[in-house]
Amino acid sequence: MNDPTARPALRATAIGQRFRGNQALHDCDFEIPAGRISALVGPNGAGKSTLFHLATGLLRPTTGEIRVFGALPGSRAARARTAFVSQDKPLYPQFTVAEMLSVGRRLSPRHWDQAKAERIVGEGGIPPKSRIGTLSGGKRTRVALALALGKQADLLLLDEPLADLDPLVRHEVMGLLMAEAADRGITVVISSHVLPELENVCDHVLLLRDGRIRLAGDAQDLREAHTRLTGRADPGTPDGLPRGADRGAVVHATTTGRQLTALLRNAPGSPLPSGVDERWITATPSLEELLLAHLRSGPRSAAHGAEAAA
Ligand SMILES: Nc1ncnc2c1ncn2[C@@H]1O[C@H](COP(=O)(O)OP(=O)(O)OP(=O)(O)O)[C@@H](O)[C@H]1O
Repeated sequence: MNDPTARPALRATAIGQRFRGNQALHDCDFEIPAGRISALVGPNGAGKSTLFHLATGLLRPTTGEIRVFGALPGSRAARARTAFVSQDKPLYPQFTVAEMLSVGRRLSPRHWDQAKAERIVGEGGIPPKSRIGTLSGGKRTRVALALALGKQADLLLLDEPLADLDPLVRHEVMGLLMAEAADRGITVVISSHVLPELENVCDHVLLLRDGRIRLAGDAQDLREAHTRLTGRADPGTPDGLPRGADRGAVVHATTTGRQLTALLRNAPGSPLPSGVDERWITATPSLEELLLAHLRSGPRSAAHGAEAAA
């Protein structure tokens, strides 16, 4: 079990990142507790890769501070505990798979698990003598994951690792990550645009939009702080929502014909949003529904700032 008093795997305090004229991240505050599997989601250009680069020390934040288990990213202490699989998976194309794994072993001699790295590669049907440059994108991803997991890091940062995998392999890789998290209690931060695959895997969420944190915290708490509402659109209101519903609590609403579907924040201390009566069907949203609604929500909702789980 993880020690609840342990330092968070990642803590960001008011971090901002500016690239020439472009403010990629604004004033981001968040914490990812150790031992969680956290989904980092957001539209293209939201700042997810930038956040990973800050967490690995590849970038220094323009403002604010980020810490990995209390250490500065890029420091020896932080590097020893972190493994990163970046979107472009920079492997040496002229190396064989076996040579690539021996690079991993040399870079992390103290904790390297050769048997695990070989097993991950072997389960993908990748001969150790094949050259990296001849492998398909999915197989290169598997080698990159073998390097990351062989390192036995405490924090695994995965920037869209599933993007070029076929559905069966995606499923296998998710299983591999969950097993690793369960066996060793590691922290995983995984960015993905494939929201259904995060359901039942991630127990923590970080949602970025326009370089700002819009949602952060325990996935279950965040789900339970919202309600999905369905029913006949109220003909007496212009938006079809219940007359007494707090419009400020609406994250997103759509009407199809006479049917209204909406996601609302619950009233403080209540399992339901205010002003919703029994004529409406209410349910706790799935993680995917919650994330989709927040990704679709307009600037008005964004003005509420980051929402954190209680
Ligand atoms: N090295 C850089 N120089 C200039 N601008 C950059 C640089 N890296 C990122 N950006 C900009 O920062 C913003 C955030 O980019 P980032 O790659 O972090 O987004 P992302 O959420 O990972 O996107 P995607 O889902 O498409 O991978 C974008 O506007 C991008 O153009």
